[in-house]
Amino acid sequence: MTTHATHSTQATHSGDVMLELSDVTRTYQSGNRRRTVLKGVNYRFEAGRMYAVVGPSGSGKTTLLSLASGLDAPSSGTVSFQGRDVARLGLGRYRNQHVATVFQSLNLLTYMTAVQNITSAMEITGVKAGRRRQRAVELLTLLGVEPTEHHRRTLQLSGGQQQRVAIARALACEVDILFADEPTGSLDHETADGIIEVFRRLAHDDGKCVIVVTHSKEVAAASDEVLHLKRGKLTA
Ligand SMILES: Nc1ncnc2c1ncn2[C@@H]1O[C@H](COP(=O)(O)OP(=O)(O)OP(=O)(O)O)[C@@H](O)[C@H]1O
Repeated sequence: MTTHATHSTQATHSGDVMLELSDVTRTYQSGNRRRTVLKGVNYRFEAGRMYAVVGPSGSGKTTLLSLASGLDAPSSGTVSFQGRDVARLGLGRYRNQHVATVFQSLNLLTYMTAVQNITSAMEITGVKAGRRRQRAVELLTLLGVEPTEHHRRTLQLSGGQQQRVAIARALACEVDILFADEPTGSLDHETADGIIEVFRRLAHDDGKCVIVVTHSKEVAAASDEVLHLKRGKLTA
């Protein structure tokens, strides 16, 4: 069983630097109060590896994910994808073509079916029309979503089923970097183990870079590297 992600723009090999954070700082201002959540974060993430980012609640894990995935821009410092500053590449282009994110809030289009959620995301990232539907079904099946649920609107699915649809949608996009924020949160142990295995294969077999924010000891133990975010710094 392969996750078959092959849509990257530049051939990468395991060990190549996929994503680099250089002196990344993020300060939030609310009213008169300024708070610097990330204080000069430096890290190189490689192709072919799975990373877990751990840290106490409020330490800035989601902030880090937002910056690394191009959803937000750092207050200072740079985020580079395959050696190119994503601010120059364009955050929208970076997000659409090179990364996929499984958000904590999932962000499914609840009026669409499971399959439609996935095929519409594939359309945005440029996956060929002819293979979208079949691929969506394959991934939903891989993640244990029953065929009877494939064509139900996601509003009608359980939390765990919705989480699996969101993960299938991210895998379907065939991008270089997969980010996931607490992807196993609403899943039972068995399903969570299956998802962890899918992520590991995506990194090890398909050469992708997988970065997971997690409080789960199992996800951390299954990762190649565990990074700790504490007092605004990221350390291995
Ligand atoms: N848009 C924002 N404006 C102002 N403050 C923010 C914003 N986003 C996050 N913060 C603050 O930044 C800090 C880090 O938040 P973040 O969500 O990144 O932490 P986290 O480690 O992901 O937390 P958790 O594990 O609870 O999800 C918190 O104090 C939060 O209140």
